Amino acid sequence: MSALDYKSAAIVAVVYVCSLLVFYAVYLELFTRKRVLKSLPSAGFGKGFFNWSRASVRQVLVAPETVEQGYKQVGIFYKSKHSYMVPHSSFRPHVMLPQQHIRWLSRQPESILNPEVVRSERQGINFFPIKSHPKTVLMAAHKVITEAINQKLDVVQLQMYDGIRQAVDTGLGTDTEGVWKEVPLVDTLSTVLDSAVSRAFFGANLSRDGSFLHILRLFIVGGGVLTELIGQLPVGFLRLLVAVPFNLFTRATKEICAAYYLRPEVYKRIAQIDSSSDSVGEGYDFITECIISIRKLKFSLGTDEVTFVTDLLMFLALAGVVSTRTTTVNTFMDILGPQGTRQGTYLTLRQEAESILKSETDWASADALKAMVNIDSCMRESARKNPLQTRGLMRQVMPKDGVTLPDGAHVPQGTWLGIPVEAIHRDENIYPDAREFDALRFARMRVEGQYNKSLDASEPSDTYMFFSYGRSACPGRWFATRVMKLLIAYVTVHYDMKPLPEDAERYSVGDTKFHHSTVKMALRRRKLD
Ligand code: HEM
Repeated sequence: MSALDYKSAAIVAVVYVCSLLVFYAVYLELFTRKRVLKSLPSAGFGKGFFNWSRASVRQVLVAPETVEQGYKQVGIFYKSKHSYMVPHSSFRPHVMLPQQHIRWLSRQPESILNPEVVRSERQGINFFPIKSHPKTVLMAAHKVITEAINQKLDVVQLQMYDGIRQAVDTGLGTDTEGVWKEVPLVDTLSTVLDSAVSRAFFGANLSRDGSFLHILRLFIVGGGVLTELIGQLPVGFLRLLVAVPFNLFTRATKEICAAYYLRPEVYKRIAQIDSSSDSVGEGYDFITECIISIRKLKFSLGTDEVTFVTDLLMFLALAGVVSTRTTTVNTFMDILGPQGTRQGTYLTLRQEAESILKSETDWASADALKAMVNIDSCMRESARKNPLQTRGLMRQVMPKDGVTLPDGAHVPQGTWLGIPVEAIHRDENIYPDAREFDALRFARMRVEGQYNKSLDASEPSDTYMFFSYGRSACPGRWFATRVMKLLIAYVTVHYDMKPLPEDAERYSVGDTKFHHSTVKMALRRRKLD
């Protein structure tokens, strides 16, 4: 090709790409414009040239602020019982329902308001590399957690404690020479949590295998991007462009985890179960529970048993490990931060744990955990203050004629509805001094001597939706809160920790929250009798 031909080819390519981009930009602008309901109050949409698109792009940086701004405006002008519209970085605007209509929303059948359709798009489930249908895996996950794992939490608490003790001792050290050491807070707690949770998920052997944990972490990063970020990218070709490499990365890490570590373990367990060997499980973990549970399922798995169990375990790890890790890191940041320190939180929690957990058998007692209402309150307060989602309970309107909301507003088929979770958690009318971390807020709400389950960190309400709400509520929440409670008790009893000099920074990209990962924590092991 001559030099002129190259130049012409380059010009054609540039013109082609530019036209594609212009078409894509116009498509996105029209996509949003068509879905904005002018009859509803709104927040975050400006005026002028390409205003719908500009509003959507801005949401990458200001999504929580926009949702809260709408919540407050509607609260002032409509006495807060009205729905409102906000833009979203995906270019698909959302209708936010007021706090008073959460119950209504959560009770609608799937034929009216459907969470599945939203999940496949918003959480990138379509790009997630599993061999069976995602809905089958989700149904099986629900069954395993609710009918097997949750039923046995009391029985296996000792094994959970044992896993946590080993993970903390290894991660934070057991040297009692009285020397303070400084470690990165996020990385250290994440490693401890990953190991403790993996013990319950994958058994003692795999949870001690450094290379397995490393690959699992990579899988969780890839899977996290697919489920958290992809659905927040603009609809259409940009999303596809980013999703494909992450799908390949997640697929590769999943195949390595499965082929070299999980499948051999699953085969071993199946052989043990089939031969009714006494050594099944060698203690408690999800592998054996998954195999036993899926054999009772009444629907087709869509693939062979070993592949299904492996997919299910990887899916559970993705759903459970990161969220438990992030929530624990947030709680420690609050306990050690300036507000937690002013309230003497660390010592209060230690005193409570020491007064209740007096012997090794107490660590295995479900009643002992229930009695630790201060630790529970601290966890619920941190979860209230730092929800992992800006909005939740997202649903798509299904009927052809649309749906009339309880406030009388009519929304057409295809509209996405949800709840402004973070704004509700920060509503001063519901939680006085809502922006503050008040560690014992929920402990004070309890009547002394009476156990009130509804105030537990694991119990959602229409003003506390950290684990979502109603039928959508997280089935793994009792497992997660038990792990966290044991871990906080173990750490406060066995380690001194210095306060953090300032609040650890958290920031959000779209609806997703991140920590500032460079924060250091100073700790030393205590000498206990
Ligand atoms: C602190 C830790 C956790 C948090 C904050 C959390 C939060 C949530 C939330 C908000 C949902 C609803 C998502 C939606 O509606 O789109 C959910 C669903 C789910 N969670 Fe968790 N979760 C945690 C731990 C776990 C653990 C440890 C497991 C597994 C043992 C788990 C398994 C699941 C599953 C399978 C679902 C899907 C349920 C369904 O949609 O039917 N989660 N979680």
